[in-house]
Amino acid sequence: MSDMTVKDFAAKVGRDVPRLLEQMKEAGLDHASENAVVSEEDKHKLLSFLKKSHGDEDDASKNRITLTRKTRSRIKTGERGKTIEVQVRKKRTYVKSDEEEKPKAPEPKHSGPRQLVGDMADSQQAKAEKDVRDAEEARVREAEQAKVRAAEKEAREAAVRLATAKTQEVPEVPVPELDDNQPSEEQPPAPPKEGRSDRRTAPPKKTAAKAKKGRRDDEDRGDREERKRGGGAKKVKRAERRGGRRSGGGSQGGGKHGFQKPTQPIVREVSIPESISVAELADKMSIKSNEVIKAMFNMGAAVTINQTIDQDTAAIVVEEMGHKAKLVKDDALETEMLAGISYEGEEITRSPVVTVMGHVDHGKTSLLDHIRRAKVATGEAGGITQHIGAYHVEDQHGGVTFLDTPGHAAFTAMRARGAKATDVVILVVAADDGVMPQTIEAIEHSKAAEVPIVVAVNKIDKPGADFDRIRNELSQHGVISEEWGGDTQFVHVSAKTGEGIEELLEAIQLVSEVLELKAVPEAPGKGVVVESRLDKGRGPVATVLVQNGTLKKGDIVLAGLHYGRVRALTNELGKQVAEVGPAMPVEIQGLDGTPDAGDDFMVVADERKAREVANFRQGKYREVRLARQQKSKLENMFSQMGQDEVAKVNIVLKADVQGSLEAIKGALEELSTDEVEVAVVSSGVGGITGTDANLALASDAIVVGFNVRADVAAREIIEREGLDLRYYSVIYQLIDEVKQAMSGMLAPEWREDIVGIAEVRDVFRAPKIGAVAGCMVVEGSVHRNKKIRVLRENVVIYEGELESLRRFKDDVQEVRSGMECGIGVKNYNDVQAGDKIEVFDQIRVERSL
Ligand SMILES: Nc1nc2c(ncn2[C@@H]2O[C@H](COP(=O)(O)OP(=O)(O)OP(=O)(O)O)[C@@H](O)[C@H]2O)c(=O)[nH]1
Repeated sequence: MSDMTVKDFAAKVGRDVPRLLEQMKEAGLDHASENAVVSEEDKHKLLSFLKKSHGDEDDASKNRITLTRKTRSRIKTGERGKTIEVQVRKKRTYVKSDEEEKPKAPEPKHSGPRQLVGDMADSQQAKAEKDVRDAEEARVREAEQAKVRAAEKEAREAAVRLATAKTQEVPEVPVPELDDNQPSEEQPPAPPKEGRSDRRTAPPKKTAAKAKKGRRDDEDRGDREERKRGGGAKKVKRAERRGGRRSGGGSQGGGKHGFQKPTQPIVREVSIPESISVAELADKMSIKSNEVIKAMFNMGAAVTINQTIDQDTAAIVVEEMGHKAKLVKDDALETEMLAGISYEGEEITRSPVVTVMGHVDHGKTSLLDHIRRAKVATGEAGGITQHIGAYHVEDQHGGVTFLDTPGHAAFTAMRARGAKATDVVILVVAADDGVMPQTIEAIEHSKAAEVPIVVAVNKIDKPGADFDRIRNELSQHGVISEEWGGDTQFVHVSAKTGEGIEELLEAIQLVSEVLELKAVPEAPGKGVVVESRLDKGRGPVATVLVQNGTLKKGDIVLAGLHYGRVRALTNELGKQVAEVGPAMPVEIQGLDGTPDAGDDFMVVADERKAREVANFRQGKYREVRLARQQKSKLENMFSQMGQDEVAKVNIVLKADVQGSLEAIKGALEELSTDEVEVAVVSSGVGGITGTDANLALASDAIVVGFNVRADVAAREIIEREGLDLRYYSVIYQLIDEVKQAMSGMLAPEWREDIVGIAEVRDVFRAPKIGAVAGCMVVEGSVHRNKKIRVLRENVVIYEGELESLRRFKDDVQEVRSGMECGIGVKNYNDVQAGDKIEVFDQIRVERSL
């Protein structure tokens, strides 16, 4: 080809001259005017520059043609004359193969971007390429028509389905955008409206515009698809349909239809604790919270995202959403942790653990002290023993461990926590005093705990002992001596002289042999907390009784609500030890708090788990206490009977005098029917003590005070543990209330509310007005017009009204806590210093079960 001017060249390639000159300049050519001559070489230089500037250096893509087509058509569905608009979009990239190219484009050096080739190549080449393009376009048109036909067919099918689903509306069918080489046939039916399974086959309510937007969103949705599948079978199907439609995209390529085969729904195993929040539940199923809220709403429950639902409800929701529910107990962690501890190994016989009980002043402390002095200190320098709540003595039979807190309080406190620390009870009865109320109480406690008794008849050094009387009295309470054909050993001892102590220890060994007490020393230590306190220098210190295994320094211990690593082990002689075996008491340091007496302790392997369990227990403690509060109410006790098959109602009864005690006890026990047994688990004369409260706690009993009141310790336990405490002053009212509750006839009740307590500090006598009690109001407030009772040693001695209430010289209506006042009791002059004046209200309470 001969050389031409810039002007000619511009005319040939269809560019204006200035633009061409500019491009030539950029290409490094120095043509300045339209008459400048352009050689073949210049043309090639310009061509390669332009190719470069279009980023087309890649040989593989230089023969690519991209075609974009969009066709719209309308088809009649034949159903009620409705029309459906079908839009087919198509973007196709054509790549020329070498075979095609060679004959038609013999000069590969001229191949380039399509438009440039057209511009720059000679007319022959341009013509060849045009042919190729035309041929390709014809093929594309043909393919498009085929697709339109397929789309129409599909739309018709959708319309038929629509008619089947009996819906009124025939919407426009959105046609998805087709990428690359994907044909448009096999349009799936429109997606169902979300959340409604009965509309699964119904066409969408979306408009075409919305549908387009939906398609754009599809990519984002793709990421969420997995989660959506988790949303139950319905959603899975929906998701799959969407996925199927969308997946016509490039993943499969090759011009084949890319319908993605539906995958199986992902069925998760969702572990559900005893209570779970909606948000947590959704999280566990890997779905959004509002999916759960929606599902629950459809099931008839309106919940909020933070609402806690119970395990059963959560399980239904999980099943409904197509997953598997796995119910997990809250204490699963604890159970799992405990299950991981092995207590297997070679068993050895362990020493018995003994508690000493008996009436006041019968010699419990003296006996314990004597044994300790005589035995513990043997061979120990100094022989000074520490009080740590328990001690161990060695004898020729293998030793005995004594719980060193005499009395019933410690025993019941432990039992209240379900701990069985004691193997044998020594019942101390003073030979010169015989069986007394607390002796009987001790028998009741031992029997309730099913612990065998050894009777120590004490003070035999004193004159006036009548052993037969003691045997006789005890036999009336079911403690029958071996000599009399029973199974209880009676040993005569003197805590003062030490007489009979050896025999007592032997008797204990005998009983323990029968019990066959065993332990595995090589197992990790476990046992019970005997007592604990906060030591100023050492922090929390707890005495524990190792019941099985061995407790070592450095062990991680879980004790009740607390845990920690054992920093030091101190025995009853104040000596640090490295480890302690079964049936041995020891003081431990290192816990993060003070566990309660009776709490269990155990050595665990994992400190983190121990902390988790301790934290869990602390949270649970509150719940349990609240639950118990409800359960132990008299009303609830009877109402629960049907459900829980509670056939027994336990009552701890305290009264002011023996006469009324017997009468009430008899009357209550007579209330028992075939279905319901009323059992007075403990009864006694005098105020309600901490021991009574603990016993009530241990035996799920109601505490009933007849003309007696609870002392501070008892009130503290009752309040803390949510026990039901009832005061009465009329026998028939007490009996009636229990009877009514039993028969379910709960008449309106008059309940007493104690509004204030004043302590009598001094009594003044005035000739005209009689006795005036100088008082300090210690609780609540004292009111002039309310009813009062006078209490002496927590026992009611008078009930009546106030004659006068004064502060200094003024008559007042009310005196508040912390203030002094003068009280005159109407018609009662026997008030003494130390008495308490209790002011109360009577309130009518409507009852409901
Ligand atoms: N003669 C004699 N006196 C004894 C004997 N045992 C205890 N006593 C005395 O009885 C009194 C009460 O003894 P404690 O050991 O304090 O009795 P307790 O049962 O522990 O009493 P509380 O702790 O109040 O429940 C003390 O003065 C003892 O000295 C004994 O065997 N013989």
